[in-house]
Amino acid sequence: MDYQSLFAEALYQQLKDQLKLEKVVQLIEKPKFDDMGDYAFPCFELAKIFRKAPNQIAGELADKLELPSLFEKVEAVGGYVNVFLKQGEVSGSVVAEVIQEKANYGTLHQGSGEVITIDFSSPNIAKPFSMGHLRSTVIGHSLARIAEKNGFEVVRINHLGDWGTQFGKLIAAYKLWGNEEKIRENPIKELLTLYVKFHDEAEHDASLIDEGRLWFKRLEDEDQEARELWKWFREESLKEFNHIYELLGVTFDSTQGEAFYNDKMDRVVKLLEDKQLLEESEGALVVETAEGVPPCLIKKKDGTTLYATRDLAAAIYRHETYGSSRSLYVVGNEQTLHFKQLFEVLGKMGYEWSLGLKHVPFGMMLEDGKKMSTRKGKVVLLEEVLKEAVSLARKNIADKNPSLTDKERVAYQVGTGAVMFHDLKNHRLNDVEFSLDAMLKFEGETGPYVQYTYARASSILRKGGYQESTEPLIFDNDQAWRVVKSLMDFPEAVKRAFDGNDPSQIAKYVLELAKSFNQYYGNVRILDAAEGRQEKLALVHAVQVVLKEGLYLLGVEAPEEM
Ligand SMILES: NC(=[NH2+])NCCC[C@H](N)C(=O)O
Repeated sequence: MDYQSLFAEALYQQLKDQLKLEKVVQLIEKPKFDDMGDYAFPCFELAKIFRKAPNQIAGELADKLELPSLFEKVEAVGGYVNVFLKQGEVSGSVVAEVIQEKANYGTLHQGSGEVITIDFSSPNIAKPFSMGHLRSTVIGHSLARIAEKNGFEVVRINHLGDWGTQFGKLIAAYKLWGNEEKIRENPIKELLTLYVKFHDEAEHDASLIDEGRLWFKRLEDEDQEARELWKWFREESLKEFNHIYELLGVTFDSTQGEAFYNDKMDRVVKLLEDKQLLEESEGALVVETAEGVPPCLIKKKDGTTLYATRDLAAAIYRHETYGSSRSLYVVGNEQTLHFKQLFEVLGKMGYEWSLGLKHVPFGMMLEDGKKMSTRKGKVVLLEEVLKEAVSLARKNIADKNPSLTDKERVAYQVGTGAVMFHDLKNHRLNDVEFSLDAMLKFEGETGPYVQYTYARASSILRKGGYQESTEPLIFDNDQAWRVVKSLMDFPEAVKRAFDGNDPSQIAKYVLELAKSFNQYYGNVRILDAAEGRQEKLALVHAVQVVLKEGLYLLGVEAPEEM
């Protein structure tokens, strides 16, 4: 039950002539201090309309308000109408609701089955999976789950960077210096070495550039040898990427990368032509965009297409194939201009659905305050980083809980969970400082802290021999109230996270719930309570349910023991 809406409705009955219901809802606040009520309605904006002092308006409203019976009292203080819920009864009904609905608690239906495509991860073949791709993967994976929780049907798309002139260079390099065995052993490292060598050598041997161009031309013309090498590089790279996805528990509905759109490009160019949007500029074909935005390059002088052309084809294909009304592109900040151009060109083509496309940018991963990426000659391989996190988690377990069964699995859950949570706990536009030590702490604002709280709740339930029951729950202890209020906040966090494409709303929420629960745990003897034992255990169970679901939305697993 949504008590805030009940309050809004009661206020609206009194203010119909002055305010719209949405406005009333918008104005309602949740006071920070308990003595100011559970919800408060400020009357300052009404002062002008009524030509009265806010305090007087609040007093009159408080007198007239007809509140449902779950409200205990109403007060007018300092220009606010403050209302108080009946803590015992509301606690009983909230806890019962969570336990009944389980993972469905907080599920919203605002999407009602509408399809949304989410383009995320999208690493480049034959190149290392970068920190930026990790951020995209983690954020996109979470946004997909958040969208489902909000009632959308999600299509997860990995738009692999598997086409472009660099593949011509790579094939040329392989023909000159490649070693099949080595590539099979360590595909990305080897392919990258070849690619780097190609660039180094090309600096004093310009013929190499022509050689690369030639191979790319062959590739585009479907020359068999070129195609087969390309396919092989792609498969080997994907195998390595899949290790990372497995580690993180990430899946996709489609891994159709850029190459998939090769045969769909002529149509795009034709459409642009028909709509008379193409213009010539220094031999290339472009579409003009709004003032201040450079024109969007569609075809190069030599007739080859570009990243943007493939994205145009992809957007149209996705809309036609999936019937999506919205699409998110989870891609770093630095591609803002690209997406601006893309969306604008689609708009100019007359596609109304282009209004539903959204770039979801994010900041950088930093190490000691500097961009963390492919350093000169030295690559931070992401899989190694993740394995390092897992091995630190393994050490932690060995120190803290050596008798744990299932150690290896928990180490994975904690290690990868820590990395993901660390990424998601701040707003995505912020840069993230990468520090495994900070991530893996069991205290403070970390994934392991929330996981640990979940494990603690699970352990209490096991020790307490908790049994679910349908008997009404009667709470008489106000210690539980903060926890209950936190439970009540979950659906709103789910909505905010979706509306703002912002998983940090969920991360902050689970931290808050974990904190209020740990405080409760510190103050209340749960297991040796003579009275209200079932209520206390039921509260723990409700916390357990919501922590697990919150972590799920972040892509983080919840171990029963750790
Ligand atoms: N539809 C898209 N453009 N998705 C993002 C692709 C990201 C690109 N492969 C890169 O690593 O920069």
